[in-house]
Amino acid sequence: MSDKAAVLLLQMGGPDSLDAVEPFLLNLFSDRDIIRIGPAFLQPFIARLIAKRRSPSVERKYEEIGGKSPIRELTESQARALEEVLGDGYRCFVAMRYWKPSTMEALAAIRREGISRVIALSLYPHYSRATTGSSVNELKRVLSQSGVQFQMTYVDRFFDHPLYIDALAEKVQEGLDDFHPLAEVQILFSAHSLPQSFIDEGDPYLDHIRETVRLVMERFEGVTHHLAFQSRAGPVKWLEPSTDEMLEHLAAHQVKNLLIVPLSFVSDHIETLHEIDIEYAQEAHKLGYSRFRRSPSLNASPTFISCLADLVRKATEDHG
Ligand SMILES: C=CC1=C(C)c2cc3[nH]c(cc4nc(cc5[nH]c(cc1n2)c(C)c5CCC(=O)O)C(CCC(=O)O)=C4C)c(C)c3C=C
Ligand SMILES: [Fe+2]
Ligand SMILES: [Fe+2]
Repeated sequence: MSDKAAVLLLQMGGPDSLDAVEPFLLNLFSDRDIIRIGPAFLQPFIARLIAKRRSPSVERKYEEIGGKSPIRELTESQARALEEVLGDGYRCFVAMRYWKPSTMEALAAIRREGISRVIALSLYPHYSRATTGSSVNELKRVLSQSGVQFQMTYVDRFFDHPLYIDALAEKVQEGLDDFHPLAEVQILFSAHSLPQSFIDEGDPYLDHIRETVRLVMERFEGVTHHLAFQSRAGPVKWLEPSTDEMLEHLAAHQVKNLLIVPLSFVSDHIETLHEIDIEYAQEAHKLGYSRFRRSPSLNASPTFISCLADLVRKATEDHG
């Protein structure tokens, strides 16, 4: 047995080729933690239909950002950077909820190294049943099926961690530096949307998002900011306002310089590289903005990696 601890980074995952888009969507739409379509026994069939119908348009988007999601490489580079900062006592692994490497593959790799202590660290800063909740449920299912006893610790949120706020603020500053020093710039935080019903049932996601925005904006007093929600994916009531409505609203109020700050993800993926950088940028141009920029994603930002290291160390002290 190894005396090292494993850090298991939980993330959504994304298709690693155009052929993977449909099976990736099938995995996502089959998950009742993220979406409930009809009674449970019918969901696998409906999920298959939706995945088939949605995949051509989603494939075109992935084609335009290089033929796949970069989320695996980016998450693995976060894992390597974290391992470096944590030093000898830890090994880092990645488990993707809807694509590869799967939770089962990740646990098998941990087992091969003879490690028995695992810190499961969700890479979603804001807790939601749809994201972290789903990844943790999957992990618990796989653990109970595997029959192997790991000593588990869970870190399921870090929306208000001072180093996370520092890391985001650095990226916001980088984004602001891309405007003329005298330009009047407003900030639009864009979080991933969630059906309103999750919030009504007590999901803390929206409160967490608002707290992150408040803490970041303490560092940018005097700058006007807004919050909106992107990437709706179905015909129910989603959080409002949507990012595209907000773009129109601000343009109508003569805002000319806008910095959009993606929240909810800690790395680039289809929603930064396509939805913001291509779709919203085109829309902003049409709406008459003079300058529309996105702040860079955290990816392997050293400040962000030090936030993850702090979370891991604290989890180890608490349970070690
Ligand atoms: C089906 C409903 C969906 C809910 C609810 C939802 C919530 C949610 N998702 C993220 C983060 C990501 N979502 C990504 C892709 C994606 N999400 C949905 C659906 C829901 N998400 C779909 C169908 C897809 C696939 C793309 C598409 O068809 O539009 C990704 C990107 C993966 C990648 O490309 O690398 C991320 C990340 C959060 C944070 C969230 C709720 C809080
Ligand atoms: Fe999503
Ligand atoms: Fe999405």
